[in-house]
Amino acid sequence: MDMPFTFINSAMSADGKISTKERKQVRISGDVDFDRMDDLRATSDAVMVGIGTILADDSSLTVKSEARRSSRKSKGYDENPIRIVIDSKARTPLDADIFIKGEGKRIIAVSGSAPADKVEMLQQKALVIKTGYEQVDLCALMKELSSMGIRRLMVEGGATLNWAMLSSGLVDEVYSFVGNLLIGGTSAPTLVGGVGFVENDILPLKLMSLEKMDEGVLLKWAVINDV
Ligand SMILES: NC(=O)C1=CN([C@@H]2O[C@H](COP(=O)(O)OP(=O)(O)OC[C@H]3O[C@@H](n4cnc5c(N)ncnc54)[C@H](O)[C@@H]3O)[C@@H](O)[C@H]2O)C=CC1
Ligand SMILES: Nc1nc(O)c(N)c(N[C@@H]2O[C@H](COP(=O)(O)O)[C@@H](O)[C@H]2O)n1
Repeated sequence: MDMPFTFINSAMSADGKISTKERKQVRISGDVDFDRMDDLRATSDAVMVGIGTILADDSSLTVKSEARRSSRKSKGYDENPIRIVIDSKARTPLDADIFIKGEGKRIIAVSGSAPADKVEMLQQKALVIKTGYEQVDLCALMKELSSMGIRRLMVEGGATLNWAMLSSGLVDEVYSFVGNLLIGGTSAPTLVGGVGFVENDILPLKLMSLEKMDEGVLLKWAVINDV
């Protein structure tokens, strides 16, 4: 089965950090980059984040431009792409912005280790897809998303989910805005977290484009998965 075309979009500091060591969201990019991000959301079938990002930022993942929402509507789509949270233990708060803000479908991806009572509550608000035992099985989930008609998937982090997707060979492209600031801190999350690749498995990229944007640079990379 064809997997969805999947890209990561992220903003990082000049030292590769995507937030502070306290997981506080930082405005890394400017208006032009936020507008580009909004366009990517509006032209994707689904947008995915990890539960760490929902707990840290309470992201709504909505399309902010009214014109883009209307354009989606006029083509027969919901105003917002399907919003997906990777949430093995069903920790998504019931009053999270992802449920409150904007119309459209939500998917909470849980694992067999999620408490049944919380799963039942989430089912009132979203489609809950269960894969894996302790953790969400991302490959199985991606196959299920594909069978639902999701062809273009935007992954918006954070560091742990980026790692899990990349190390499972599920990402086609990475778009990284590099901003004009330094955040520092060994424990502050970087673009890719997780346990990291060992020397022989390091993931190669091919530079697709580089563009000066706002006060930073937008880098677009293709992931070379088949080496
Ligand atoms: N600057 C930027 O572009 C962005 C920055 N962020 C920042 O990233 C930080 C959050 O990143 P993280 O703490 O790494 O959390 P995360 O958002 O990557 O979520 C990770 C969590 O997902 C869950 N998970 C479920 N199944 C999994 C699987 N199969 N593999 C891996 N994880 C799985 C685990 O509970 C894991 O702790 C926040 O500080 C946020 O502000 C997040 C998005 C964009
Ligand atoms: N692309 C980008 N640039 C920045 O400078 C950022 N701080 C972030 N952060 C992420 O953007 C998302 C905001 O979503 P909503 O406005 O709530 O829809 C959220 O996931 C942040 O982590 N991104």
